[in-house]
Amino acid sequence: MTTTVPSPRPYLRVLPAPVSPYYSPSFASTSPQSAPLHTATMSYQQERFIAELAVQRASILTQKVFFEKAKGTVSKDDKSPVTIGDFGAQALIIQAIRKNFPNDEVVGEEEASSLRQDKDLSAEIWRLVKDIKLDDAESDSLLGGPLASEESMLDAIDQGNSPGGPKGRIWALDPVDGTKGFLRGGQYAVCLGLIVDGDVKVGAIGTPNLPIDDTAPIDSNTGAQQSATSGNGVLFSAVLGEGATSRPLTSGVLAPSKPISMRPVPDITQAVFCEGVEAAHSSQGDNAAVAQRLGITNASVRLDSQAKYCSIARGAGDIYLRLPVKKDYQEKIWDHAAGDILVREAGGQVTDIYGARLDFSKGRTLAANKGVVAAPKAIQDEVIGAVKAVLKL
Ligand SMILES: Nc1ncnc2c1ncn2[C@@H]1O[C@H](COP(=O)(O)O)[C@@H](O)[C@H]1OP(=O)(O)O
Ligand SMILES: [Mg+2]
Repeated sequence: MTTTVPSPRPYLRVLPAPVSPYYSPSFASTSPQSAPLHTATMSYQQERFIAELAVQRASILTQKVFFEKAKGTVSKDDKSPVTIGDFGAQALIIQAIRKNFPNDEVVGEEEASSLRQDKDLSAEIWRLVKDIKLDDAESDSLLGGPLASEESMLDAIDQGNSPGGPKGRIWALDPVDGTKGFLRGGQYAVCLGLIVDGDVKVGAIGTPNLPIDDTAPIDSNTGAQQSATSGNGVLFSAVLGEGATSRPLTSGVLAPSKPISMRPVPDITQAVFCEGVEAAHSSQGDNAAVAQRLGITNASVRLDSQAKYCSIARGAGDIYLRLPVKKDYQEKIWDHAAGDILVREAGGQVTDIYGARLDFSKGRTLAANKGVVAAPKAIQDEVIGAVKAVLKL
């Protein structure tokens, strides 16, 4: 990692432990304005820290909505908890970005125009958002403290309207990725990635329903047994060239982190592959045909959201297949930016079905790519070979 960071560094306040690869007690300081770190070094430590803290704070909101309103929802009103979680988390995260990096742009999944028409819903979201804070006052104030008003919440949501593109600093934000999993009571993720001049540099993902233990086996029911007190939930992050980590999600100061990496796959027939639960989002038939071609006999692990990227990055699975269902669907950058850097920093490769790297410079979508294939570097070519054979590319 980069060691040329000037002191003081206000950002890296975590529970004391020597395990974080980028934690240093010398970083402790007082004001976030005192060291514009991202101009002093290109190591993106400040961005990583703020992203982690912002995702952690937003995850407090999504967990509240999950346990109070969403889990197992089957009524016609299914959209409402998702809407509340989405808008609320987007407002909180954009506020944190604006506070710390006021010149950066955000490509967020949500926009507030419909919310401005629905005063009752807006008021309901504001009632929730105004009380969400990290229970460490210093960490919370680093993110800007509470939003000032319902109007400032709506303004924050609207600031997710960047068109994206090849130049500048652009955050890709999916406040609740995997909304179907969120409603089903399964996996969902709060995802934030920083793209600089078209290249992902930083990623942070909160997965409130994944087990903390990186070595815990996953299956398609992982997350279904969550309760408000079961204490699960993981915060993943990565910086280009500096590795990937996981740590437990907390409600205050960041917990100590551990490095994570993909596991070696000496025998591809023993690999575990992940895919989405929703058949409309990736072709489960084609995914299965690729697995069969590779000689994989294990059943797929179906998980909603970028929890798939997280799971393979920590070695709880090996391959993520997202083969297209609709030829003309363009994947959204917020569905992949954070996961892409996490897997690559954990020793993996993330490509489209042709084996090309995902191109985050094309605007709000991955217009130059089709589908996603992620695997440890050593086996990626073999997996892509099978994908091309199955899809007759
Ligand atoms: N036809 C499609 N192909 C691939 N992904 C899709 C498709 N339709 C929607 N999605 C996106 O898949 C993401 C969830 O992925 P997963 O199934 O892996 O959990 C959602 O963000 C969703 O976007 P949206 O929220 O706009 O519907
Ligand atoms: Mg999404």
